Amino acid sequence: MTVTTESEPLLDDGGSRRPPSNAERRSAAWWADSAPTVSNGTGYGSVAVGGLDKRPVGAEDSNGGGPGDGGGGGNGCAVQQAAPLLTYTWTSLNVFAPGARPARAPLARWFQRRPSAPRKHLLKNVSGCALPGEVVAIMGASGAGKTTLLDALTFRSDRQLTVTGARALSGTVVTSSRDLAGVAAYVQQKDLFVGWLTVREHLVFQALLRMERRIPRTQRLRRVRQVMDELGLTKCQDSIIGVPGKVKGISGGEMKRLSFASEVLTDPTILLCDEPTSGLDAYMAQNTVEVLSRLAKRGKTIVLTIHQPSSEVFAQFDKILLMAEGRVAFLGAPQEALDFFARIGAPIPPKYNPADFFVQLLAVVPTEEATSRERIDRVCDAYERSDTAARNALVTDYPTKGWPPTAGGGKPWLPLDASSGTSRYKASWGTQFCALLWRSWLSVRKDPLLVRVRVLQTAVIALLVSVLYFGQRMDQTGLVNINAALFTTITNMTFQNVLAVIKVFCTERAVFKREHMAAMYRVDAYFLARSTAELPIFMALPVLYTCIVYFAVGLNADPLRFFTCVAITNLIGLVATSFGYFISCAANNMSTALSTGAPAVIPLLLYGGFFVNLDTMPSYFSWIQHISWFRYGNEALLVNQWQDVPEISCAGALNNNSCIHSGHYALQVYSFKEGSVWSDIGHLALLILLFRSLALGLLIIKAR
Ligand SMILES: Nc1ncnc2c1ncn2[C@@H]1O[C@H](COP(=O)(O)OP(=O)(O)OP(=O)(O)O)[C@@H](O)[C@H]1O
Repeated sequence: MTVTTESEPLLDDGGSRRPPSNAERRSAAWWADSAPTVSNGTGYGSVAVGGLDKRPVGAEDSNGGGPGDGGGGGNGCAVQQAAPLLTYTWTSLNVFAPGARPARAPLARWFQRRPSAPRKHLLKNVSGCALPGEVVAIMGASGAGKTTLLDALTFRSDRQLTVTGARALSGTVVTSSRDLAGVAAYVQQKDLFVGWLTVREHLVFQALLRMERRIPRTQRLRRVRQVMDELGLTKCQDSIIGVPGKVKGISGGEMKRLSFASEVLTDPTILLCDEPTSGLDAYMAQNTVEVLSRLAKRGKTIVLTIHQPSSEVFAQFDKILLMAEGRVAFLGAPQEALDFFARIGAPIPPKYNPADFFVQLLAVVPTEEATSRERIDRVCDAYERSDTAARNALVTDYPTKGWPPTAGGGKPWLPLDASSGTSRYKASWGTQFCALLWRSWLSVRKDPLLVRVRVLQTAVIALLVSVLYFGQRMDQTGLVNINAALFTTITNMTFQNVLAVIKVFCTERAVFKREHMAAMYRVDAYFLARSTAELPIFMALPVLYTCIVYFAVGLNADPLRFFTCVAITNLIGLVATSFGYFISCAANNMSTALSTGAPAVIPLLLYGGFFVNLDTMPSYFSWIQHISWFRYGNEALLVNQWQDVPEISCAGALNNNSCIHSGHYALQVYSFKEGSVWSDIGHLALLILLFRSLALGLLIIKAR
């Protein structure tokens, strides 16, 4: 379609901005046009949500109900009864990005002063509001500033951006995401889950960590059932969510609804959603917006960004906020938008999807940038002068300028509950740990990569080593082969565990980051629970490996030596696992972790004492041997194997001089000390603590 607006007036919206009359100011019915009335479910009286809250403006003194009066309700959930209705306003939001600095020659970097790059103005005086009972859709062409605005509203703007302006909840200015934590939820564009859980398991986990401490477990489970019913998830409650590329789970639409379900469990008053329909087909998109509409009808304040909704989806919005080039082009009811654009000379052609029309009208066409920008400015200027903008300003200016005295002196909305958002975590440390342990255990148990594949992998490698070194005798050849078999054990334990940890831990990192940011749990609770859940499998595999290899190779027949060997391989496996955690936490993503993990192991491996005698290694690298589990593991295994072996046959030796004729002599060749098994075991235990502490420290730093 060609938008024939350039030649049109596109200026006059029927008069300059007219200050609203006192009667208008008092009238909550302004908003009733654009916001549906919600049922009296929360005990605030029976005024339409079209008013700023459920009480009429100026009714503060009438004591007509409040959060504590407990009236209404009827949904059987204490969480819902306590939820107030909140209006979210944002006033004169400006967002600046540092300007890109011109590239300079390397030497010029030292001698020239850095030119001050002009800042990029991403959001320009953006004001708006979302009232209880409304679905407010932020729309605009690509690059219009939708995501920048939503990020600013959720206090998740990029660190390098400067954000100015006020954001307020029912008139109380909020300054950080912590202020929003108790009342607002953010549904992000990308659905992130631990895919091995079922829908129900996921929601139970969320309920355990997101709902208030005082709420008993039975009530949490009831709430999970209720939310599943509300969002149509009951029929797939026992289906696995799914892991992309590994296991097919629930559909995209169900996943999106599960994202909503996770957020609405706590009955947040405000729901902010980034592109909730992206990646969904038309039916699913409509279905998703219907869900949001239903939530709004229950008194929620809903703000979402959307790129180009279909007519059906568009029809479900109560208010639209059109963005163009970082400015507000319109904020109001969809019908008002149609009137506004008709008034300024850009009427919507009949049978045309209004959303498509607005987006095209307000887009910067690459070949006509100047004309497009001029058109956008004219629309935005016309909106700023419009009655609609003046009415909106009364609400959006309140937090900074105060409510106009003519409004009757009363506050137009309920004050924020002072306690909301003060506590960062809803659950105690113990509850966090138990819930995380439960979830981690479920995913460890269900993930075939972690259990079945690894058991198979261990058994196959153990059999291979067994075949290769089968039935060694106590002679010179047997000595070399046994030592090689023991070192192969350490190498296998190391690479298998380091890679397994990196793959699993890094995969879950995005989920961890999101959930930790949503203040669901502390980093230490997560780390301890995750590593504890994996402990049984990481301890069982070395036992399996040793049981196969030990007897097949014909190692020391003393039962005590066998159990000591099992304990040592177990410790080696755990050090490697801890090193895997350390690398995973140090790297920013899985590919970096995988590409640095293996090379980082090599120096430690060289200091294992197998390939070269430790006494001949360069002294300036000697510190490496103190953190090499290869060294402690190799020494412990060899001492355990050879100590007290009185005689080794010289068969296979080149001559009598090269014959290693006793266990004592065999250990001397490697510079290993007899009786050092316990000190090596102690060192291995210390390395486990060291690498895990470093990993936890790094995770805490990165989580900030
Ligand atoms: N951190 C940043 N630094 C510099 N410019 C940025 C930054 N973030 C966003 N921008 C710019 O701000 C403008 C608005 O970006 P934003 O992502 O908000 O657009 P959008 O409306 O969400 O677009 P889309 O629908 O394509 O996601 C774009 O021109 C973008 O390049």
